[in-house]
Amino acid sequence: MADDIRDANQDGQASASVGLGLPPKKLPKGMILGKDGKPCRSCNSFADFTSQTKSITKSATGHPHVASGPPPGCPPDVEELGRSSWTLLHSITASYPVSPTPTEQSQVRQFMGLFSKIYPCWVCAEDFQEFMVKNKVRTESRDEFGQWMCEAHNDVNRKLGKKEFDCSKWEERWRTGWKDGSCD
Ligand SMILES: Cc1cc2nc3c(=O)[nH]c(=O)nc-3n(C[C@H](O)[C@H](O)[C@H](O)COP(=O)(O)OP(=O)(O)OC[C@H]3O[C@@H](n4cnc5c(N)ncnc54)[C@H](O)[C@@H]3O)c2cc1C
Repeated sequence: MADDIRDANQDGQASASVGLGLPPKKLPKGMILGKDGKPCRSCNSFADFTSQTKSITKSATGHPHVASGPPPGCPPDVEELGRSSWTLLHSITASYPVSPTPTEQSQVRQFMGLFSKIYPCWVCAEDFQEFMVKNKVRTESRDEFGQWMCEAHNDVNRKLGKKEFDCSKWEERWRTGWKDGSCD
């Protein structure tokens, strides 16, 4: 069961090789395992995923610093995947019709349902599915869909202790560009 995998390493003693007959390997506290029992790249930050020695690199001044994300050309961590995914999701709301047909509404509901099931960070996906059960996706218009997506994103922002976004500004951020002309 998913919770067993998520909770298995809360004391930092969990093993990536549980159930595989391999010697236990101590994982950093909070490391999330994939459903295959191995550390999950897309569920953890790059810093958590790699060992300290691997993620420490020399800066231009020669001082070591901890890399903030995966090197270019490497598989995404939870943050890079999240940023790219939100860009796609909000951009979909931005190009959604002002007055969608019943077919367009149905397609977008299907897409969101499938997206929430196949999102590669499985712990994120489970919480997102839960959000979608409590907050049915609103597809009646571009603005409703854009607002709903903004609220969904804010739900994750709250969970991660991030600042909430002002949803009255979703269209400026993702469709028209800011009123001050900084995107023109
Ligand atoms: C469905 C989903 C679920 C996720 N669940 C988790 C999780 O459980 N745990 C985890 O660690 N990470 C999760 N993430 C990733 C997380 O949301 C962030 O993407 C990641 O932490 C990187 O954050 P960021 O600060 O770079 O900006 P992001 O949150 O990725 O936001 C990108 C940009 O979107 C804009 N923005 C911010 N909030 C809103 C909003 N409410 N509406 C419109 N625009 C907005 C801002 O301009 C921001 O710079 C999830 C991502 C997705 C797509």
